[in-house]
Amino acid sequence: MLSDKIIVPLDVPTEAEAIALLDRLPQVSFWKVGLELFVSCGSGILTTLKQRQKRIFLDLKFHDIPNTVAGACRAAAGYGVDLVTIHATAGKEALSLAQQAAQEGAKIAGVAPPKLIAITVLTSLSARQLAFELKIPLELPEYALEMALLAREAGLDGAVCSPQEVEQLRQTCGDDFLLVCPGVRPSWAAKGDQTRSLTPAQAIQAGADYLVIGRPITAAASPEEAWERICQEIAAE
Ligand SMILES: O=c1ccn([C@@H]2O[C@H](COP(=O)(O)O)[C@@H](O)[C@H]2O)c(=O)[nH]1
Repeated sequence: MLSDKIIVPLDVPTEAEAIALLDRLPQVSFWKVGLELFVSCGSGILTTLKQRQKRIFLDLKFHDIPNTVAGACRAAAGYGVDLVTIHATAGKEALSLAQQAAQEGAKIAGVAPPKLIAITVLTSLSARQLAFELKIPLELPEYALEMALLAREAGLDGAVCSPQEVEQLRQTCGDDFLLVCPGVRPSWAAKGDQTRSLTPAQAIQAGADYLVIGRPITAAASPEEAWERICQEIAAE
């Protein structure tokens, strides 16, 4: 089902608000737990999601020295989640050790290992910021591709990229490399802090495996209607 390709982030500050969203949108099969909720409430929400047989994207975007990210990925894998993120800019050694540690953590916990995916370039960053604030001398699409290739060389399962880069990453990294796209915006939704967006239908056509769509659904007057509208728009293409 195309709707299973949509991951909805639980970007709320309390467990009660997260559970209210789960109750309101039982049709959503894949949820994302990110920094705000995990730092506020801890891992209890992961248990709740598993009890409801939901798939889980644990998006904590690890970025540290190799030994530390490996330890974090070992622990994250133990929760039995489906996807875990690390920044590609942690470097090849960190990525490779993190991947090994995720496999070990899952084995120790007796759960299936998560797919470890690397953040290439945050979807909020513009080409201008990359060049003038971060002083990256490559064009943004080229840099995103280099980060994805680094992740692939290190043995990771995939990458997080904006929908505007996904076609090129798909062509170069192949069909087996998982590509997850946040920064997706229906034509009728506000972009907010996302600078490199496409619509859900465009992102899927360009080769995304999964779309992360948050505020257009969760901040809508009717999240149910927003979800339905997005599903219809994807199906119509
Ligand atoms: O490059 C990235 C990586 C992660 N995210 C996360 O996705 C969602 C997007 O939410 P919206 O409300 O649809 O903007 C959010 O949880 C981010 O932490 C991202 O946007 N870009």
